[in-house]
Amino acid sequence: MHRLTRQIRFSVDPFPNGGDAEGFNSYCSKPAGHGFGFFICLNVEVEGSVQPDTGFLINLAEIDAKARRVAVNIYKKRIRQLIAEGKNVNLQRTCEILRECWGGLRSSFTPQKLSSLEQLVNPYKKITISGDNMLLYSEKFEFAATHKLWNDNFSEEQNFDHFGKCANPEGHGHNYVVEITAEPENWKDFDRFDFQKKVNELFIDKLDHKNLSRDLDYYKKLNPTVENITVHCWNTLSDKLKGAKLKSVRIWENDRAYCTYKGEQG
Ligand SMILES: Nc1nc2c(c(=O)[nH]1)N=C([C@H](O)[C@H](O)COP(=O)(O)OP(=O)(O)OP(=O)(O)O)CN2
Repeated sequence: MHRLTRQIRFSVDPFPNGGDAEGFNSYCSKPAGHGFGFFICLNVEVEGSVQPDTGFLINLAEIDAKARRVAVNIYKKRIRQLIAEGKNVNLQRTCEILRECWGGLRSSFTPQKLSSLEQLVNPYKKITISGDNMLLYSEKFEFAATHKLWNDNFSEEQNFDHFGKCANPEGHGHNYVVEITAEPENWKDFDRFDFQKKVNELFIDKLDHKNLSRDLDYYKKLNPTVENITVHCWNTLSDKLKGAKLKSVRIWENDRAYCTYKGEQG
């Protein structure tokens, strides 16, 4: 089973007077919009088997066309309606729009299957809807820290064999990016500022600008690898989010390496 994702990018002008500016660049945004409007990035994930004759699960152009046909119209209609009524496009309403897109697209990809739709609310937060109609909220945070990878039970030579330059005595630093994904019990009352406060106070602030190997008891007998930091984050937050269930923690050590943890059952 493969999963293939296409990101569709489009803009919605909240006020339709002047017509929709379509443009010719779907890499940037199509419709292009007149200037500074609602810019929507929707990740459309389809699962299925790869056909031996083409090497395609499904042609990306087909995902793109089908998703645009349904989603662009729904976003246009719903955003304009909300603006006309003087209402914010808040998270709950964004979920409703996403649900409508999900309903409109769900049966469009047979014999393949639409497996998730992910809307970037901005580059650092997103809402995801998947097979079981589950809606998840994800937000990114960051911290900077130094660490050294070392095992006291190894000789110096063994340490350098295992950890290479990461065993350097003075340590080295990373700007870590942490993505927390949770399932709110109720989107209307989901307190995302409490969510942010908890993640910052309980986890980010404890690690930010620290030497993880030296300053944190948690790592006295444990290497601060990205794997262990991800579990540390999960264990710290798993029962602490108000009105939301923690679903996944993903930590990037740099833009080429990240680790995802979804608890022991995940
Ligand atoms: N499984 C893991 N392997 C490594 C981890 C880790 O947390 N888990 N961490 C490191 C080091 O922290 C290191 O800084 C990152 O290693 P690496 O990507 O190899 O280093 P660079 O970014 O400098 O990449 P180069 O290819 O060496 O330029 C190592 N392994």
